[in-house]
Amino acid sequence: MALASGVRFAPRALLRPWALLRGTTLGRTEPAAGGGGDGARRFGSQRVLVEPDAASGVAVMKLRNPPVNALSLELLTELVISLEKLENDKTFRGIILTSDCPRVFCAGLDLTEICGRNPAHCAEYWKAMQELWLRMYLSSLVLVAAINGACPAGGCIIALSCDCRVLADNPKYRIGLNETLLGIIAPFWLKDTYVNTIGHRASEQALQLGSLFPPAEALQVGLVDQVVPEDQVQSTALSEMARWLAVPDHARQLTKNMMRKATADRLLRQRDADTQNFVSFVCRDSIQKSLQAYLEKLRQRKG
Ligand SMILES: CC/C=C\C/C=C\C/C=C\CCC/C=C/C(=O)SCCNC(=O)CCNC(=O)[C@H](O)C(C)(C)COP(=O)(O)OP(=O)(O)OC[C@H]1O[C@@H](n2cnc3c(N)ncnc32)[C@H](O)[C@@H]1OP(=O)(O)O
Repeated sequence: MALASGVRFAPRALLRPWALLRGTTLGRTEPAAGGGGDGARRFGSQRVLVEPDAASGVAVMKLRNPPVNALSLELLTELVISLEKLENDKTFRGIILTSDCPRVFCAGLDLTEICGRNPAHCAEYWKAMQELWLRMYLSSLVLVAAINGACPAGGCIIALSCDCRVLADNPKYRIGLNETLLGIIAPFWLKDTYVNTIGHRASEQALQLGSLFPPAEALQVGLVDQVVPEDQVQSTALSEMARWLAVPDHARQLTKNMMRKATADRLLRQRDADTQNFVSFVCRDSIQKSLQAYLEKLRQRKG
């Protein structure tokens, strides 16, 4: 998205996300329940519901990939497209990102995308993950995460790439990077994002231990900015948004860029190597075995 200074803020898509979406409903516009004018029209896709409010310049973007909003390739792609659509529409200055699935904000990487898949698929998948993170982390819009459910691993990545996080006060809604407990390792750009948010020592502990923080601890460590009763998450996210939108866009955007560019540039410089690392790592027999065992455990603990 172009800034007033002419600086291009978010990297252009290196993917061709549209190719994935043939036959989906992306881009369809429908009236919101009880809505009338343009400001109340919804758009979105199968897995991302966008409720734009032109009057306030704020859109609510809901993840709806049941049962747990696992980040499938399709969901990643649809998120990038929806974000780009809002960024290109000068009406919008902010997005509230939340979940349409009960009790889960986002379960992280869709493990079925990297279990038993060939290296080419894993590479395509990881590039889509990088793309979403880059776009969100550098977005010129204000992004507020209204975290209304569990938020592990890749879910936490999504939340961390927002400007502000509001978490519902429910002990089951834990947030953090639990990768080590699955036998995998957070990539450097995710580690950098963690350090930028909660500091070096807290990240060192939390990453090694694979900590998932319940709300009070997440607040204490600085992983989220507010913890509120579940029925106040949306309204609090809106109040936070108002606070951020009270700042002139150009000053806030340039400051955001100043704070985040070095972290994003590090990935941009090493994107291919990062993809190769990911693919060779997750395709190892030992890693495949532990991911399969983890998925199996998730499936069995149901009911
Ligand atoms: C040398 C190395 C160099 C470089 C390293 C390079 C790369 C590093 C490699 C990787 C880094 C990746 C970074 C990110 C990682 C991730 O995100 S991994 C995913 C981690 N996610 C989790 O651990 C969460 C797992 N899920 C849960 O804990 C729970 O499901 C929940 C708390 C989110 C919700 O609980 P419930 O509401 O009780 O739901 P269920 O548990 O019953 O689940 C319903 C259904 O969904 C399936 N499922 C859950 N999570 C996932 C998932 N992440 N992917 C795919 N599927 C998932 C679950 O199996 C159930 O399925 P069914 O039984 O209904 O078929």
